[in-house]
Amino acid sequence: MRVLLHYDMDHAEPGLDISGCSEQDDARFHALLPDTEVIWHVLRPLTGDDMDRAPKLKLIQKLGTGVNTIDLDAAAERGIAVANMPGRNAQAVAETSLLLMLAALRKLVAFDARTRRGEGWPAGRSLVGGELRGRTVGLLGGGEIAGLLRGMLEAIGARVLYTSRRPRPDDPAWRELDDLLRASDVLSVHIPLTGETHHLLNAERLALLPPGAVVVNTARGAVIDESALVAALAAGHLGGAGLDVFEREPVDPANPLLALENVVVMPHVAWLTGETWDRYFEVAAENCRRLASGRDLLHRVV
Ligand SMILES: O=C(O)C(=O)CO
Repeated sequence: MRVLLHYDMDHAEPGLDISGCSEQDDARFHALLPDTEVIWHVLRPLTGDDMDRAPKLKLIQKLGTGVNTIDLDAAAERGIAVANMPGRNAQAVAETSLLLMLAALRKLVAFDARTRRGEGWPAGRSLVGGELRGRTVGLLGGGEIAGLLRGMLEAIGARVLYTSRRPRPDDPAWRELDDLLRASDVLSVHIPLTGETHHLLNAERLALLPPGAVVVNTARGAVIDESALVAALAAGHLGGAGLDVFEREPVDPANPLLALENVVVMPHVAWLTGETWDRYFEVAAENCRRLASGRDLLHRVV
């Protein structure tokens, strides 16, 4: 079975003929498509035009959870199956969310820069960090990543509240979105990007956060209106942000968020651990075996 691993990486699995292809190398991608039966997809948008170049394509396997970068209607129209693998990167993403919270609260970017400039301790209270213990952390989302993160945060001594699409009035930690925002010293985003969640955190909602609040996003950039986020950070209403995702990726070096010292950034790699790759390949290879033998796919979405 001919598999195109759409990532700059070599990988071998018994019975599979796997070609790695950088997401930046469209010429190689297009040259490989005519013989490709399965695409192992990471994040570069996959369009109906790409699918038309791949007449043998039977399965688009997302390595990860979010399928917003795949044209699902185009796949359905062409009879191409799409599957994802929810939860396989949840531990890595939850740990990265904690990392970004701590990095923003402890002003890591500013201290890193000071250290490299050979500067000593900052004067007075000009640059003072905050602790997670005792702070209220609001989780936007009630799925597996939010659940893992909640355990980590409670172990540190933070108070954790969350909101989810389905109300859970029996859970004392559950809040309506606006109430969650009003209570959150730190807000962390863990929901998919859909028509409903696009710019869910707009200027009005960001204004509900308490002054000095920190916003963390390891989900999808466009859940937050990025210009409203820049304005809230620049105006000093927000104390900082930790961002692994952006409205446009790869992030534009001119993006104003990158110029702010109270913002810590990563290039959509919250998922990127060796353990995650092992779990990804396990599911992806299993789905190829299922496809070959005509069995039901794991986590089929189309
Ligand atoms: O799981 C996801 O959706 C990711 O963003 C990482 O691939």
